[in-house]
Amino acid sequence: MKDLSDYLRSIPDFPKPGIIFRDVTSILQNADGFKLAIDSLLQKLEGVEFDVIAGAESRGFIFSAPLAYKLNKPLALIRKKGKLPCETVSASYALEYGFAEIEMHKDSISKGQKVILIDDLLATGGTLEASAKLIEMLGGHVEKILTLIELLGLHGREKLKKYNVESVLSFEGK
Ligand SMILES: O=P(O)(O)OC[C@H]1O[C@H](OP(=O)(O)OP(=O)(O)O)[C@H](O)[C@@H]1O
Ligand SMILES: Nc1ncnc2[nH]cnc12
Repeated sequence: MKDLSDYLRSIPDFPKPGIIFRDVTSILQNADGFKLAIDSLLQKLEGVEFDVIAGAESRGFIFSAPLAYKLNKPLALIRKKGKLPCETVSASYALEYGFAEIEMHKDSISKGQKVILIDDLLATGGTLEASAKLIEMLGGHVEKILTLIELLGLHGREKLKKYNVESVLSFEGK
């Protein structure tokens, strides 16, 4: 049987020299690959009790929505600034160059709810740290952070020390 890594292509020097881009489109383009990705994430949630799935824009949406559907849970979207029409909370985080801002609707999570935070990839951890902060600003509890891919060489986990972080596939370098 094929491993998830067999479906993932890695593109050197994209979008900048020195970066190996882990390209999830190669998983999505293959029905067996996408199914394996979702089933692998589902396996990591077996026996975990929670109320809401939260997905980070945009690649995080692809993997969080099928989990919410399959587990019959609500889906809360973490969006890049300026996309959500109702009242929001926002948090900014550092990118390699500059800053980005993400938002959530205030009514997407209620106080005390247990939340599973999903993204496709953990690199420096900035996106997930800011996402977890938003969930906490709304009174949610981050029960688990789950990603498909983790780049161990960027030590994103260190920013997320206080959370239970799991990934399906991890790579030694950046
Ligand atoms: O751990 P970090 O260093 O924060 O990097 C990881 C984030 O980077 C990518 O998103 P990107 O902002 O490129 O947006 P996209 O999902 O819309 O492509 C990826 O999908 C993660 O969300
Ligand atoms: N190396 C990488 N591959 C794909 N997405 C990323 N987001 C941040 N770093 C990335």
